[in-house]
Amino acid sequence: MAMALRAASRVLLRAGSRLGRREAVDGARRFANKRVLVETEGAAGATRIAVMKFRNPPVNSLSLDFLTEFVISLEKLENDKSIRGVILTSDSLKRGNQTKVAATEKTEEKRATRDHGGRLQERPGIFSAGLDLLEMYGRNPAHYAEYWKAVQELWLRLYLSSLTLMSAINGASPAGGCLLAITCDYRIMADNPKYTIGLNESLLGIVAPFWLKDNYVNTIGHRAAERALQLGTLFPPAEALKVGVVDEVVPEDQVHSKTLSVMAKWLAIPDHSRQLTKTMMRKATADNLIKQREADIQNFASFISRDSIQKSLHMYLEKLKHKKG
Ligand SMILES: CCC/C=C/C(=O)SCCNC(=O)CCNC(=O)[C@H](O)C(C)(C)COP(=O)([O-])OP(=O)([O-])OC[C@H]1O[C@@H](n2cnc3c(N)ncnc32)[C@H](O)[C@@H]1OP(=O)([O-])[O-]
Repeated sequence: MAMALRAASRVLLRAGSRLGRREAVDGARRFANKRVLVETEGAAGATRIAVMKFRNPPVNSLSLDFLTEFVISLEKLENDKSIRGVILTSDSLKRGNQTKVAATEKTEEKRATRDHGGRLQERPGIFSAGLDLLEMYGRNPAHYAEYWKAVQELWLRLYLSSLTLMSAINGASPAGGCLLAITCDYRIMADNPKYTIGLNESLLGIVAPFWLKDNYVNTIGHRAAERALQLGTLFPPAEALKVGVVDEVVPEDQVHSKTLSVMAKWLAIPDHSRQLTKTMMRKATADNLIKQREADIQNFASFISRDSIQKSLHMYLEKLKHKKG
């Protein structure tokens, strides 16, 4: 398993260095790729916490580039012995902090065009819109296979991370956004009824993979997961709390401070015993994917290539476009 993860990581690292996007280094306290900003909190030499902020405008979708940069950043944190806890959150609340992006990739070209002037607008109130639909629509099977491998890698890395992971959910969190959250050890969501979280794949005409389903079952229980997966339920905060998709709901302006204070409690537990316990709880679920990764990739690539599925995705994308009126 470790070998498989290391090999996949080397592929991602090579891709990452090709991207060559590192743009800010401030000692050991802050580093950034184009789409993920990492800030560390705590005195040098002491235990520190890192905050990984997603900033992939407009909706923090999990594009292939985002996945690559995310995994590289996470690996960097895993290798930094002074870091014991990581908070995942969206940078999108920072209005006006827009990123000038050269419109080189196909998906970004489309967005930059829509956004007259080449600036991609970050939308507030979005944790992550989930998998990038443009990576799954109108491409070829080889691309779908490459994309799915990166999605699997993200999930494995997060699910098996030895770090204490928490999500500070400051916005909508459908499907892949919910994936990010439920791999964490603890989830705190902003109390804003406009924000919803859940695995809504069935509404798009697609199906959550078995390993994500297992993660969901482990989080909210079999019956609740069975119902929520079939209906593609997106829970507003109070319901998400009730069903157990999130662990706490707090006023929006307290999400970060609350997450820090919960993190401090978790970090009071000795690492070795907490990590061994986490592995004991999660290993079997992760191993189910590890032993059939290639089959899962082929299955996804052939499923998503089907005409009927492409048609469903097309309709969903159209619906998203037209909802704006
Ligand atoms: C691993 C397991 C399987 C997981 C599967 C998934 O995750 S499947 C994914 C499941 N995810 C969902 O079902 C979430 C679908 N998205 C939403 O529900 C809403 O966009 C929102 C609530 C996230 C934000 O609402 P809002 O009113 O603030 O924003 P807006 O709606 O106006 O969108 C702005 C622009 O972004 C575009 N775009 C949006 N999402 C995606 C995407 N995922 N990808 C690519 N693009 C996306 C949208 O088309 C629009 O483009 P346009 O027209 O400017 O060219």
